[in-house]
Amino acid sequence: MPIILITGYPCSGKTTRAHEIIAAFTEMAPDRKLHLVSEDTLDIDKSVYRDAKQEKMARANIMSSIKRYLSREDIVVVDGLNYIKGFRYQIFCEAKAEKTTYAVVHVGTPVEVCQAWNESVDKNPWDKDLFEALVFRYEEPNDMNRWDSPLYTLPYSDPAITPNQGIFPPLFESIIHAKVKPPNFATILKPAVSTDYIYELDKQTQDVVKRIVDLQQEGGAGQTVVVSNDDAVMLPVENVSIAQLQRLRRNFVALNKVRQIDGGRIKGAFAEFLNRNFGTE
Ligand SMILES: Nc1ncnc2c1ncn2[C@@H]1O[C@H](COP(=O)(O)OP(=O)(O)OP(=O)(O)O)[C@@H](O)[C@H]1O
Repeated sequence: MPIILITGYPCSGKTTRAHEIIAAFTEMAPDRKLHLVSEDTLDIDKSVYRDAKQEKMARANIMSSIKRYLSREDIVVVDGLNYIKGFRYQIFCEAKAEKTTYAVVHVGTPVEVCQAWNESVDKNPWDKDLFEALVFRYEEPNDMNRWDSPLYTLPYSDPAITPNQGIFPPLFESIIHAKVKPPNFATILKPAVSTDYIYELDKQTQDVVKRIVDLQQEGGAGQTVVVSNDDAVMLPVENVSIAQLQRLRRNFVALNKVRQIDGGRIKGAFAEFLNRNFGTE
């Protein structure tokens, strides 16, 4: 199930663009089934964004709906705020696990325009305070991150998406024809284990643990710690104790002392290991 993830501020025109994308794919790839997953299709009320627990449940609901459409051929368009990079990372991992293609469409409408559109919506606009809070919380996509790439940014003044213009031709290419990236080889074997390697393994994993501890002290449980352009640690909603983090770190170091990880991949491999252990991957 190739995934097209749509992201943008509240009332930026995401649903409008999602429908344009679906219409263009229907015309250009009539053999593919398209599925729209959105807050509307899942009956998720805007008020969930006022409560961290409810929001988390809504995200779980979106994830399971994406998984329901598992198939190599069908295309899933995920229309929503998708403003947390950790959540985009999770959806990206789903595409990777399915060995299928993935792309992000950022509906780049300026805040003032979204506000104006929101004020003229007759049915179910965003409350002003929630709108502002979500704009503040919004984590802009960055195509340097694997989970935000390839990234297609749509200026709001762009005309409707049609098969032969704008972002559609390259988007079509990324979804239908692109080669699927191979899974990460976290453990690339190297011939000999040097003392430099042991030092790096220790130092880089300590560094990740320190960043997690610092973030948790600032009340960051449940948030994401980006450790490289490719990887992030997704923290559970409950704080993880320093003792537990150090125990996991020691396990990881022990496991990887012998089979040597490429130096540039240590933090990424450790992030994957932690996510597996936290159950947040
Ligand atoms: N390009 C556009 N020009 C003018 N108005 C637009 C444009 N795109 C969307 N709108 C208007 O903005 C409002 C919101 O559009 P839409 O539902 O597509 O946004 P959304 O980002 O999906 O909103 P939400 O965050 O509530 O899900 C609608 O009233 C729509 O008519």
